[in-house]
This record gives sequence, C-alpha cells and structure tokens, in this order.
Amino acid sequence: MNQDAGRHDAVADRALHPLLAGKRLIAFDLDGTLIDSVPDLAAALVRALDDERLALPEREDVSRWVGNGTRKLVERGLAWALETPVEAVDETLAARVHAAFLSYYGEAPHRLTQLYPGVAETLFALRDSGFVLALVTNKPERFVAPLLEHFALCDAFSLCLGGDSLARKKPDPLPLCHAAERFGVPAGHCVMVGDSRHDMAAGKAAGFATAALTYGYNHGEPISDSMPDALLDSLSELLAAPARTSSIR
Ligand SMILES: O=C(O)COP(=O)(O)O
Ligand SMILES: [Mg+2]
Repeated sequence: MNQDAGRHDAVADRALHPLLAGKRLIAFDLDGTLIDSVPDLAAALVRALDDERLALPEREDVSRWVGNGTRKLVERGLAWALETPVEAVDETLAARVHAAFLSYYGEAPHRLTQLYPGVAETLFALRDSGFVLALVTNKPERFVAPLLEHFALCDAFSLCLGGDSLARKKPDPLPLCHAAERFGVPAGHCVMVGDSRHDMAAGKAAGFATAALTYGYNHGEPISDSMPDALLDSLSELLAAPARTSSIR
C-alpha cells in the first residue's frame, strides 16, 4: 500500500469534523489559535514603550493589535500611546521600539503564554490520523521553535512558517500555497484553521477550506464576520463525530 492510500484509510477510521472530509493538509495559525500569547506580547511591549517613557497599554488593548506580525503590533502600540494614526508613527522610533520589543520578547516568549484547551491532544490525533500539519504564523520565525519546544508540539508539524519566512505573510496566500505545494496537496484538499480575518483571507485566497476559532484575537471583532466555512469554540471540535454538523455553514 502506498503512503497516500494508508493516509486515507487512517483518516477514514476516525470521527472528524465534517469540514475535514477528504482533506489531507491542515494549516494552523499560532497566536490566538493554539496559544494565548498576549500576556507575553503585552509584557514585552510594555517594557519597550516604558523605555521611551510612553503610556502603557493593558493586555486587552494589545490583544486588538496582534495578527499582522510584531512590527505592526509595535506600530499600533505606538499609535495608541502617541494618540496618532498608525501611518503617522515615526519610522526611526518604530524601528527602535520594535528592536527592544524583539529583545524583551525573546527572553522568554513562553513565560506567561498558555496552550488553549485540547490543543496538544487534537494536533497529535490529527497527525496520527494521517493529516499533514503545517504551522503558518505571522510571528517572526525565530520565536516559533522555542514556543513549540516549550509546549512539546514540534513533532506535530511537518512544516513551520513564520511571518518572515517568505516574501509575504498572511493575509497573502503565499505561505499557504507554499505549504500545499511542498507536500503536493491540491488546495481543495487543504484547510486553514485560525483566529483572525487574515487567516480567513489567506485561506480563501489560497483555495483552502477555512475554520475559525471564536476565542482568538481578531482585532476585537467577531470572526464570524469573515464567513469561515466552520466556526469552532474549541480546537477539539475538529475531532467531533461526523454527525455533529451544526457548526458547519
Ligand atoms: O504575530 C502576530 O501578529 C500573530 O501571529 P499569528 O499569525 O500566529 O496569529
Ligand atoms: Mg492568530
């Protein structure tokens, strides 16, 4: 039996969310999907802004700024602290605060960060069912391995892409297309699972099916606005029995 045939047999044996029927590759977002990382992102941003004697945001504020990578996070934080539009933030100041942020965040990106419930069990069950799992985050690549190692998730993924791994990041479909091509899986057999409109936009543009977690960040907006193919309150709903179809659109 070839490897692909084995995969399909294994997948068919499990109870799965209907969205996964016939699918072979699942791409997962990281922040707000697998890990609640805002406490550490906020702590690093507060230290970097404090170095400049600027106003300091609460975690709640920071959670609305996550999703487009760390440089954007810092620019949004500066815009908030300076009460100016993001476009008006000085480049030199943003570069300096971003460098400080990266240094502080890199000290321990997992200190206050937690896995969401059901994440590890779900990822390994999907991997063991024969799915190819890819991690596609906008977080800089250098932080990905330390976080996955800390949470013992490295072995779940066949590929990990950060926001700076390729020429363009989400909402551009490039990282998702790259993952699908790497494993020779047509886009119609792929799913994007994420928490923000950028995940949904990238997934739709790549031709993937889309599933959205309702507990993530998404700039304070309901992720249902992005019209995902499925809404999930927990990642473990990906392992829900086929009869459970209420959350599929
Ligand atoms: O770094 C960010 O802005 C968010 O990263 P994510 O793509 O894993 O949500
Ligand atoms: Mg996210």
